[in-house]
Amino acid sequence: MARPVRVVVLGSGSWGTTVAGLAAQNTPTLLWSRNKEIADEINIDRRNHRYLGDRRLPETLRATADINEAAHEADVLVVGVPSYAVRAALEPLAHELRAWVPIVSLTKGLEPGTRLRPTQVISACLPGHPVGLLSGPNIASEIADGKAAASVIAMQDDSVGTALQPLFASKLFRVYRNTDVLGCELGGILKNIVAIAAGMAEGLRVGDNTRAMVLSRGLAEMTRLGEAMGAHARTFAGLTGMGDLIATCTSPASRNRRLGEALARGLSVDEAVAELGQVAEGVRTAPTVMELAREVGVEMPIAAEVAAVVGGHRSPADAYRGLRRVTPGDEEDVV
Ligand SMILES: NC(=O)C1=CN([C@@H]2O[C@H](COP(=O)(O)OP(=O)(O)OC[C@H]3O[C@@H](n4cnc5c(N)ncnc54)[C@H](O)[C@@H]3O)[C@@H](O)[C@H]2O)C=CC1
Ligand SMILES: O=C(CO)COP(=O)(O)O
Repeated sequence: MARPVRVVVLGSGSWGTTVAGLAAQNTPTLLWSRNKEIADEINIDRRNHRYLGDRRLPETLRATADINEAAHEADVLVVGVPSYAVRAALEPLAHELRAWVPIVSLTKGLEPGTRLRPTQVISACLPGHPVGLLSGPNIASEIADGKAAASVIAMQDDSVGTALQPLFASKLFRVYRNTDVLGCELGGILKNIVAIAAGMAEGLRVGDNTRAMVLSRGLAEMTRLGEAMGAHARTFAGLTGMGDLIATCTSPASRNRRLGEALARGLSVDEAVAELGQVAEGVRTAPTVMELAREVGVEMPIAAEVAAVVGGHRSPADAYRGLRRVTPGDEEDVV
């Protein structure tokens, strides 16, 4: 009988730990943490208190702080660290991973400096591997609580996506497939910026109509950039686009939304990030996305205002005043 596929997850933050818990219910799974205390806590107490509070992790989940053990164990590698850390986390794995091992990114941000998407950073660090992602409206704490959700495995080669689907799926976690890797990845990255705008809207009490406008026009500018870069417009209407946008902009648990609320309360960006204690990818991604938008000649007024606020050049109230100055054009004119 063939031995089961072994999944290795890099990164023991809230989402890496949650996804490792999902996989551990289906197949042997090892979670790598750079922090030995967290690895020990998971192995002994079945908890990751720093990131998931008292939630209990499956008995079958193992953790390690040994990157070589992680490299040698992996039949499938899942990358669950923030965008600024993907390259550093993968460097020790070059030449250690078996050549055919597929790599699944969970990361929803652009690499600062290079402007690369996580799957591009992964391909640069570990060339030749099939690379894709798992993305969707997936607030970690809800999934760790066992609440039902859906996600998407995006892989260019659908046969690889089909093989990966059952490793993460359960009755409560529905996993769809998509071959538009670019569109799915951009959806997860771009919605974080709109979620900061939605959080600022919440904090400024601008009203439900304004919030709905920000979500719909936010989706329009996400789609506009995606199409200009070669993604399918319809991908942005799915789980990884509109689905994730709705979850992140409306959930009080979203870190990006919470950061926007903190900025509206008058905190500086540094103070808001420190108060959060977890990653809010939209902070670093907003200015980088504006560079991409300028390069491909696409207007992104909401992202531009968020980039100005996180860059310290504008207050949240001024950003909302700025949005009122945008001249409305043809609503369907997304390109
Ligand atoms: N938390 C969530 O609900 C979801 C998060 N994501 C995405 O997943 C990615 C990871 O997010 P979270 O787990 O939420 O972040 P987190 O802030 O909860 O944890 C980040 C983890 O990365 C580790 N890390 C940071 N730098 C590292 C390095 N150089 N080497 C190794 N490990 C390092 C930290 O020690 C920590 O364990 C982000 O891109 C986020 O946007 C995606 C879907 C849901
Ligand atoms: O990507 C997420 C939900 O799908 C998590 O969003 P936050 O990083 O804003 O918490």
